[in-house]
Amino acid sequence: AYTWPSPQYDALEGLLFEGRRSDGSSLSDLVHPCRKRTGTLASVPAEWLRFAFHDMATHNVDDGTGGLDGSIVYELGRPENFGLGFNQTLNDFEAFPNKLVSRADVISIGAIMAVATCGGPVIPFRGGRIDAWAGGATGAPEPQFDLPTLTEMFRKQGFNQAEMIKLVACGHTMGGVRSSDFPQLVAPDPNSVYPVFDDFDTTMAFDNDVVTEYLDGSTKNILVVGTNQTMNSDLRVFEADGNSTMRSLGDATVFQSECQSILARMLDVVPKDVTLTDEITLLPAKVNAAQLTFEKNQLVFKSTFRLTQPTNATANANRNVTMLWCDKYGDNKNCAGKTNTALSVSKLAESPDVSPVTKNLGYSFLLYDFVVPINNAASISKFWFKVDEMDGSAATTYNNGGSGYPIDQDQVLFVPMLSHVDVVAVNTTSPQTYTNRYGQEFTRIYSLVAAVRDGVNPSRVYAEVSDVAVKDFPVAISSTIEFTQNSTSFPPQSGYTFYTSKMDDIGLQLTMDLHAVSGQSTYTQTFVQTLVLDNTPYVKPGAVSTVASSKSAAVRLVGGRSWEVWHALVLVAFGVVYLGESLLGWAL
Ligand code: HEM
Repeated sequence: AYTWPSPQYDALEGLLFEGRRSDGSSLSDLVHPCRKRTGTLASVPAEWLRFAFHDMATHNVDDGTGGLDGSIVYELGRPENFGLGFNQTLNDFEAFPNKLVSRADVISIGAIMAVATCGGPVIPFRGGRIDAWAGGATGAPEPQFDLPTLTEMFRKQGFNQAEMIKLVACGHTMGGVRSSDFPQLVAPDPNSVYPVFDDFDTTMAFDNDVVTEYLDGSTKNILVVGTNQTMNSDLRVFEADGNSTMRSLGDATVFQSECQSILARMLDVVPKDVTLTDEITLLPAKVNAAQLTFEKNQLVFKSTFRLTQPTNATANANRNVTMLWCDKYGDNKNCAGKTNTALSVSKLAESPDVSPVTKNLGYSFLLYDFVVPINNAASISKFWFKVDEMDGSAATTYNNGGSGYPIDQDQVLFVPMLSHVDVVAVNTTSPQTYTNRYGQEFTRIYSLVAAVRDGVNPSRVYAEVSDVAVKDFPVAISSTIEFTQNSTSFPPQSGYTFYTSKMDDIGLQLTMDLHAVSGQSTYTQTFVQTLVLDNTPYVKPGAVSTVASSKSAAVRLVGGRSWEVWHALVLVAFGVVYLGESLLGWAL
């Protein structure tokens, strides 16, 4: 079962179901709703699905090499990868990979969004693909190939004849052939700067029109009815088994479910040394952006609690969402005597369009933001949430399966609001002239601030930094940066001393694992994001109250009875059905 934190699961789940990075930059907005590109009017979802197929197509079942590994970004010059659509897709994906979400995972998520947004099935997603940093073997089919060649290519990818037919039908339900890529098939329009598209079927949607139009003879699919028979690869594939697979796909429901399973298999074709995660499913309740940090000279704890909201029902406007937490030090350590509580400082109802995948599952999100001041002498050890519909029903407690959501350390903290990034154009007349080796247009110069708790006396504060979101993916940025104490710029406060570091980065999404070494111990903040720094919108911490902890209350005697029994009796006396929350979650 899922427990928080699971950094990779959390990151993959976030991109798939929220459709965007943590700073709001949206991947799904590029493709949803079943979008056409400005200018060329190319189908973005068609381009994304073809991109995934061509990346996968280099797999070789005989030796286990190749597969969905992002190698396609180095293979775009090959005849088998003709097409402007590929370059635009590469551009679409550039900003999204990071240390936990590989480029190949982004390509898979992109294909899943593409199918979902055009009315196709929700393809199950597993993550953990590992990126290649060089081109691999060839393997993507071309329309002039004969049937034995095509059949052998699909066998090498791991698919038999019927599966080949399904894959081609499920792929060629979107998009078409364009004059710029195949002028021998589609005549260009001399009066237009844009290519002419010859669509595979009459709809842009992910439906079985490509099949039914083929079966009833009305198809205009140029790879079926083109006058140049050498190029009729769809015809050769579709009739390879006497049309029996195509006839089965003539049923719309069968088409959707066959495409769901064959495309899931296609996306899971990876080199043999890669182990994929279990399926990444939508978390009904999720903790996002939990962070202990400093904001405006105040130690704060922030988090966003995300609940799913069925799109066919109205959200309860009276609902109260409370965050509860325990001190880490002092008299009330681990909620010995009291529990801290705060209501959310803001609530946001997300558009159902947040990700086409979530939308197709019938959900959108409600986000409850919490920012609370933390007294450094007490700190925080764990937190959890209580959702009260305020309708007389028992409140629901979300506590990470019973133990609460842990704050595993408060010794070293990243401080986004004191950190800063300058984006410097390369080769301009800007006062600072930066050059980088990879022909990138921009360099980001980061000034990063960490806070170290007094008493740690670190022998070293450093971060392992990573950025793979680099234009055209020439390299992965991966290095170690040292932090030095900087009490001049940032005087110590609230029991913490500040450390700073600088680094240049040519990528778009720097992340770090921040460490403080103290004797035999190393304290770590894992997968710290730097997408929002001193431009973080400031939200004033909410009011905190404290209540007697249920654990201690349970042994307190009231009128000879244990408090807990008394509490239950009172509720029964008022006619309330007492369902009993978990011990941690309730308080009078
Ligand atoms: C026999 C195997 C295949 C051949 C010979 C083939 C060939 C082609 C050709 C020539 C195009 C036109 C590309 C352009 O004009 O830029 C195309 C487009 C496309 N192919 Fe395939 N394909 C095959 C299999 C597949 C499979 C298995 C999938 C996915 C599951 C797929 C997905 C697509 C998509 C979505 C497009 C439309 C792209 C767009 O409109 O931008 N193809 N294919």
